[in-house]
Amino acid sequence: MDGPVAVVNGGSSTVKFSLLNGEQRLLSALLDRLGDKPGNGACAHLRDAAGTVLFQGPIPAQTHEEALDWLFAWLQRNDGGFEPAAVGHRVVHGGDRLIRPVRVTDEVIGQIEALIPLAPLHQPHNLAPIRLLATKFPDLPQVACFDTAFHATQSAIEKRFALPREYEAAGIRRYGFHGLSYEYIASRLAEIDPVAAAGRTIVCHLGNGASLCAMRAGRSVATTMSFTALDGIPMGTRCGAIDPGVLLHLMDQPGMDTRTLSDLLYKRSGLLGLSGLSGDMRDLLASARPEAAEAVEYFCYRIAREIGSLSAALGGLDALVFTAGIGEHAASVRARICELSAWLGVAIDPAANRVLHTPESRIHVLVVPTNEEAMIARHVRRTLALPPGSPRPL
Ligand SMILES: Nc1ncnc2c1ncn2[C@@H]1O[C@H](COP(=O)(O)OP(=O)(O)O)[C@@H](O)[C@H]1O
Ligand SMILES: CC(=O)OP(=O)(O)O
Ligand SMILES: [Mg+2]
Repeated sequence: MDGPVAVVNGGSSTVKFSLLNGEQRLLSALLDRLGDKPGNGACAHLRDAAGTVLFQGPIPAQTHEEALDWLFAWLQRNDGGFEPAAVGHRVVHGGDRLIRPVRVTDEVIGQIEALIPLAPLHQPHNLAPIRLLATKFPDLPQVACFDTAFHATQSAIEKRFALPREYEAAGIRRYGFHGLSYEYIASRLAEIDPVAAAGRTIVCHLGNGASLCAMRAGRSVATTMSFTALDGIPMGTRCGAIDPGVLLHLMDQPGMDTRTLSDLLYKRSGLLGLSGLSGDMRDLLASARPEAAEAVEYFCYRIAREIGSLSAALGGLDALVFTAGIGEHAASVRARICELSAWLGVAIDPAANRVLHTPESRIHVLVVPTNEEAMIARHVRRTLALPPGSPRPL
């Protein structure tokens, strides 16, 4: 069984799809604006290995399944079909039992489905392409890789909420997410910076969804997201940590139902809610409106506070790593977070863009681009004992 590995990374409103030979991306597709209000219109963006745009524009689809159907038909027409050796999927929630990548079977599908209530905005969209491919290509091996799995190394005390014990037994505890990104970063640190690889390191995954992970020697010790991908720092449209009393009040006083509350917390809060302008950091940094600057300052401040908290969990700090859309590209955001963390001994050269720390800095500060798709492809090949493909990293 040789050939490329296909990777499907289903988000709440997007599907990211790649065909990888080893770690070389032969084709990548972004299927965007899925599940939006009718009329908003899904669109697709396809690129080849050289980055040349193969397709860009609206597609006749509304749901994740329809968009993937469109993609497979496109591949059939333009790329000689869809014949990967195997497919890997990012699945956001693995719960207590799915703590390593597994080959998809009916039983695994059932276990993933049972976790939908714990990740309502992500899990159904991870399951849909698994089901679709199982029906369309019944002989194609599929591997599910879990965002929560990387955090399985955390201590029992770290994973616990202060609720009566029976709730923990029912699975209500801290899980943590973005694990495939953290695992990829941990694997790269060994090549990039021995101090960050072996020491006490905080990785800031700052994308549209955002979290921080405290690692000791590349293993997760603590993270800001917990039971759901709402907790922790503010995000593009999610509020981050909030006093649960606020939720009780909103349910009680204006009588908000859970659907409206969920919409408020997941889709109308964070940078979007604070700025009243956009949840996209690019828009905020380009805006002259004071609300935009305030939202950015709030984002940096909350992250700096979490860096303090995670440093306590680690018993000190050796390295800070920035990754994902904002972490990789927004130099002014990184600089402000580092400025607020100066008390820890962080000092950077704001003009640098890979190794940021100055010779005087007590903390190493790095930018490491993440690649969840490459991590998933590695897991697929390991799980199915496929040949490694081209070892060339991206
Ligand atoms: N050049 C840039 N400058 C500042 N922010 C950026 C830039 N590019 C992307 N971003 C931010 O990164 C986010 C996307 O991050 P990414 O990690 O790709 O997202 P996702 O969470 O969808 O996987 C955007 O919503 C935007 O806020
Ligand atoms: C878990 C999570 O928040 O994922 P994303 O950043 O893709 O929304
Ligand atoms: Mg992401």
